[in-house]
This record gives sequence, C-alpha cells and structure tokens, in this order.
Amino acid sequence: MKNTMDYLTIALPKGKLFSLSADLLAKAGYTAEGLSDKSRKLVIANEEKKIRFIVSKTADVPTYVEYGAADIGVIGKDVLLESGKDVYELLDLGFGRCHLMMAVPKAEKRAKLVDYDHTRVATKFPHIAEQFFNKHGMQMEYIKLNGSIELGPIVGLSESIVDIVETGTTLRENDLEEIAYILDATARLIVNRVSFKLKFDRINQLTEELRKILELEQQAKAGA
Ligand SMILES: Nc1ncnc2c1ncn2[C@@H]1O[C@H](COP(=O)(O)OP(=O)(O)OP(=O)(O)O)[C@@H](O)[C@H]1O
Ligand SMILES: O=P(O)(O)OC[C@H]1O[C@H](OP(=O)(O)OP(=O)(O)O)[C@H](O)[C@@H]1O
Repeated sequence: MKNTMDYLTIALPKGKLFSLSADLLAKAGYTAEGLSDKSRKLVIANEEKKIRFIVSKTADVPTYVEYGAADIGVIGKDVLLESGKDVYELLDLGFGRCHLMMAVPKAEKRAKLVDYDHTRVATKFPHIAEQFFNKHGMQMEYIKLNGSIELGPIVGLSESIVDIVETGTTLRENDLEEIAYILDATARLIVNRVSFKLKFDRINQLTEELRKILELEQQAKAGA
C-alpha cells in the first residue's frame, strides 16, 4: 500500500457537486487522468503531483474526511451540518447554492407554523429539521427519506417536508408551498483536523489558490 503521508487525498461527491468541484480544483492544477463520477475506478491518482481523488456518495464525504481516509473534501453545507462530523471548514466555494426550508401542500396550508406541531415531516435532514423545530418549541415525527422528498405529503406519508430548494420548480410542480426558511447552503472545502496540522503547507497552498481563483471569478462576474 502507498504511504498516504506522501499524497494529498481529496474526497469528491458524486452528483450535482462533482463537476463543479473537479473543474475548480483543475483550475488550480489539482486533477488526475480519468477523474470522473461515472468511472468505476473509485481512487484516481496523479502520481506526478502526489494527489489521490476518492469519488464517493455525497453523504459519505464528511465521514471519509473525519476519519482521515481523505485529507480534504468538498461537500454542501446542508450535508455537512446534517452529518455532525468533526472537521474544519476551510472555504466557502460559492457554488451549489440552495436553501433548506419547510414546505406543505398549498391546498391544506395551515395558518401558522405551530399549527404543524405533533405532525409528520418527511426529510433527508432529520437532525437539522429537529434543531429547527425544537427552536420553535415544536415536537415532530421525523420520517427519513433518501430522495423525492416532495412525494411525502402527496401520498399522505407526512403533513410537510424539510428539503432543499434551488429554483423552486419541484415545489411548484407538486403544488407545495414554502412556509418556513431554515438555512442557506453552498459547497464547502473541509479538512481532517490531523491532516491540517501534518500537511499544513500543501493544504494551505491549495486553499489560497482556490481562494484567489474564486475571487477572480467573482470580480469577472461583477464586471460583466
Ligand atoms: N437543486 C438542488 N437539489 C439538491 N441539491 C442541491 C441543489 N442545488 C444545490 N445543491 C447542493 O448539492 C448537494 C448535492 O446534491 P445531490 O443532489 O447531488 O446529492 P444527493 O442526491 O444527496 O447525493 P447522491 O446522488 O450521492 O445520493 C446538496 O447537498 C446541496 O448542497
Ligand atoms: O428547487 P429545485 O430546483 O426544483 O430543486 C430542488 C429539488 O432538487 C433536489 O432533489 P434532487 O434532484 O437532488 O433529487 P432527489 O429528490 O432524488 O434528492 C431537492 O431534493 C428537490 O427535490
């Protein structure tokens, strides 16, 4: 087995954030031949630059980073908060912007948020949802789903959902209405606590390079 101290191991999530993350890292020169979320090869190395990429299920990225199986990773703030993993957050990458909210069927909308006390909420984010409802003094029954959350109230599984909204299309097409904002999310660069000490120079250099690239992109956008 390779000595992992020689390599910088980067965990990337499959799905929506993959190409945005891989493209940004490539701009800083961090890439590897054959890096793709479609590849069946799960570890892809760049031997010359001593970089290894792990491509994993979105929800597993914080786990790889917390245990040090990956030094750094890219993950949405929503998934990071839900995971409760003990990692450092180095940089807000700005992309993958969305927000977490509570929505209900338009036709059966109740007058106030507290009118949903002691009802069922379908979500991929039960921990974040529980914190939100606790803050409002509400006790809910949390039904964990892994996708198509909007289906919950439509088929009578739950009275509401807590889910991500980006464009609002999914809510509109399913006659749901947002009734409470919970939090904003964007992709974050995260790092394992021990790796950050042991590989500080490499990780700091990468962070600064990414920060510069993001700043230039922001300036170009503002000037356009
Ligand atoms: N419209 C959107 N829907 C879902 N996630 C979004 C959206 N816009 C931005 N994001 C961000 O992208 C992240 C990854 O979303 P994606 O849908 O790829 O994950 P997933 O479906 O949970 O993962 P997997 O496909 O591995 O199960 C989210 O956690 C969120 O931070
Ligand atoms: O506001 P919109 O632009 O419509 O985006 C929001 C939708 O996108 C996400 O689902 P995703 O595509 O990740 O599929 P999933 O339901 O399988 O999680 C999220 O769970 C919403 O359903």
